[in-house]
Amino acid sequence: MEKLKSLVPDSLKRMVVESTPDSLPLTCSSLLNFFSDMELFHQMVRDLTDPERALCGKNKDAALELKQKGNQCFLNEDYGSALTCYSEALRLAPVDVDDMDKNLVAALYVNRASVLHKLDLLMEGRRDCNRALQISQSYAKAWYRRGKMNASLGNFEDAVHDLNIAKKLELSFSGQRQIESELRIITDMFERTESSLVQHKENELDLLDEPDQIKLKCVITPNKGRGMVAPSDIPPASLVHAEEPYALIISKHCRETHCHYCLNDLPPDKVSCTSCSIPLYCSQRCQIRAGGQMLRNHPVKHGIQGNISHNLDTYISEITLGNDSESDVDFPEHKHECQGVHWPAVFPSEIALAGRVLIKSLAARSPVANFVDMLNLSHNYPQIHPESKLELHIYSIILLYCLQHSSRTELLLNGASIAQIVILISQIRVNSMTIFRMKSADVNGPLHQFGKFSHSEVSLTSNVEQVKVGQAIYRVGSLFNHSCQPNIGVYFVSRSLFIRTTEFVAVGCPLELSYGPQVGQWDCKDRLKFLKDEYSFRCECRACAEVNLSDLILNAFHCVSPNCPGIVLDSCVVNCEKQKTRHVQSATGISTLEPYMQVDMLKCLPSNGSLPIDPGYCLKCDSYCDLESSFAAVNRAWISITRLKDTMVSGEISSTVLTAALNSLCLLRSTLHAYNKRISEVEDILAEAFCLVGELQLAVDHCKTSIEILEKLYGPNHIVIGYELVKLSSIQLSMGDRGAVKNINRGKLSKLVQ
Ligand SMILES: C[S@@+](CC[C@H](N)C(=O)[O-])C[C@H]1O[C@@H](n2cnc3c(N)ncnc32)[C@H](O)[C@@H]1O
Repeated sequence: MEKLKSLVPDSLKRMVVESTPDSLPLTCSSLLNFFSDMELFHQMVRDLTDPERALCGKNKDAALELKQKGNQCFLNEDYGSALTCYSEALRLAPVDVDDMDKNLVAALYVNRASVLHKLDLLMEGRRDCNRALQISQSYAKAWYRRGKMNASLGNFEDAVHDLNIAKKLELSFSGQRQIESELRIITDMFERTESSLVQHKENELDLLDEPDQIKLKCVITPNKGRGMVAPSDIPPASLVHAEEPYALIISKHCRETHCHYCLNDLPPDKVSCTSCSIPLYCSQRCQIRAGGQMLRNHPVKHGIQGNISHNLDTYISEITLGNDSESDVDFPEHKHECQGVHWPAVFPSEIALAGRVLIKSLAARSPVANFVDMLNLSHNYPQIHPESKLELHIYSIILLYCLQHSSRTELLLNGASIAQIVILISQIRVNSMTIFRMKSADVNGPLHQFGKFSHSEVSLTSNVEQVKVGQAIYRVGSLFNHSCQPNIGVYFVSRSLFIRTTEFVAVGCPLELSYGPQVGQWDCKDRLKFLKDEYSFRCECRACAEVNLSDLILNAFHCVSPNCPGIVLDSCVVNCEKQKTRHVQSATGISTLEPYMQVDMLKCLPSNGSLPIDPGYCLKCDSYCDLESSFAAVNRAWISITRLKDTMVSGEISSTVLTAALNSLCLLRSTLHAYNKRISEVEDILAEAFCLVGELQLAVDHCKTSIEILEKLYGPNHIVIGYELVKLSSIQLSMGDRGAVKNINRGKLSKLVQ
């Protein structure tokens, strides 16, 4: 990209930088003419699209090599490595080649099933047997392995069926003898246990029954464009919106750990794309939905010799034909990408996502000229930084060339189509949502990769860390505006977006979520900067326009007068607060904005409503504080807090380090305002540290203090408090403290945690 950018002549660069949405077709056309004569550019497009040069193509020889390696690891009882080798081999194996008279992919599935059996991952292993049988119905070894796994799962009736089929298919006499002896044992167990068929639901999520969804109203707001409002009074925790994505792309760092379609964690029996070697899926269902082929194309007669009862015949068909819902394909979003280098791996996410949006719209027969109208989303093209405009143009041209090669559609290669793609990418920048998931428990590396936790090793505090797993366009979801004090919260189940109210919302009130920053978390200046940088708008939410106590105390210092609860601010905060466009009329006006806070930190406000604030002076008693020495004290304190954090990671917490951190907390308390965010952070760190050294009562005390401060910053019913209550109750539970139940209920009652 840098090379291409550097080759563009200055006059053309200037044209791009100065372009507006109206002049885009002309600018794009000039740039297209420039690149269409350049061999380097065409070379790049060929590298991206030519199946012969493809990085992501299948490779039989490499798959066979990995299979051999897997077999060796299996013999050496190194099952973890065998699993890795077979999974990698499955990624590379072409679907239609044989190895020693057996379909290679089917053979790999059976080998992996044997490993999974050894690792006691029976459901996973049985799924691999099913996959092998869907490719090769008369594969004796697959039926045999399936039977053994069904027996271990207690499904004796199925196990007997499986082994009977295996016996009919097995050609060698010794093999038949072995199956017969296994059959005798299993039949005996079956008769003794009278066990009935155990049905396991796989990959199905029962979502809660919800009352009918509320029909939201979209209105034009005075300063935020369109926005959603409540059509009636809405109670807290109500589901106000649910939606499937229009298009979605997995985050780059999750490509080896999460399903490329549904974004759930990959299981040990992950499935690969049938056409290329890059994407991984949690199930065949996801693989097919993303655009892969079914492993078996036509149902063929199983070819099993001898008498087969009607029941057994039906049984074979059910297993080998798979689940019909697997063919329920919405839109094959990956199909156009597995022709060459696999674009999502090399393009920035927003470009790959634009490709998916475009292809989906083409499939819906929307002419490219109507893209912008069709999505009907706002965009930020005029605000895009001049530096990134050229890159955006070049990516748009490359994307259009690639799509032309791979999807063989009749996309016009001209300035107007490229201009549409530039706008589409600008729409994606403003409207795409980041999909989060709770970080999975097995973050501790390979030891835990099969989910076998030793509970004593798990941290006592619950992990509420979130991971960005993907980026998606939700068409209706994009109409929700941002507020730094949101009244709705977003969460995701797989790819689906859900939005719930986090508080009571009265009829006609805007329903607004947070695009990232929230009051209590960041100060106003940082929130404004983030929203400007990421979304190109100046936040007009109430918290950014009006003085609020949370913004004042978040980074405030302690007043020097003994017993004065007043606030002292530094010049950065003062400057930002002075720029707030609307002012409250009195200190009690602030308390109506934040009724959970006692307004005894400010003196009476003058009649013009502006806050009389100067850096270093207490807002209640006007005492002067030397902020330079306060900053120095905070920096000093932070050194020992950082040391404590380092030792927590290395697991070597000494009493000296803990004592130094406790002294630093005292120093911070005497320097910073009692509700300063940093104090709550340190309380939280100490809670975790005391947990790690087994001093649970001290951990509880620090956790409670942290919660008290956060309640001042966010209000008592914010989800952040819910997370803290989860932490607190998990420590209390491990102490056998009944207070845990009260805290869990508080979280649930206040609709804090989903
Ligand atoms: C995802 S869209 C929301 C829907 C948008 N208002 C529309 O008409 O399509 C995001 C855009 O809405 C506007 N917006 C959302 N929240 C805002 C806020 N708090 N202050 C100002 N503008 C806002 C900005 O123009 C932003 O780029």
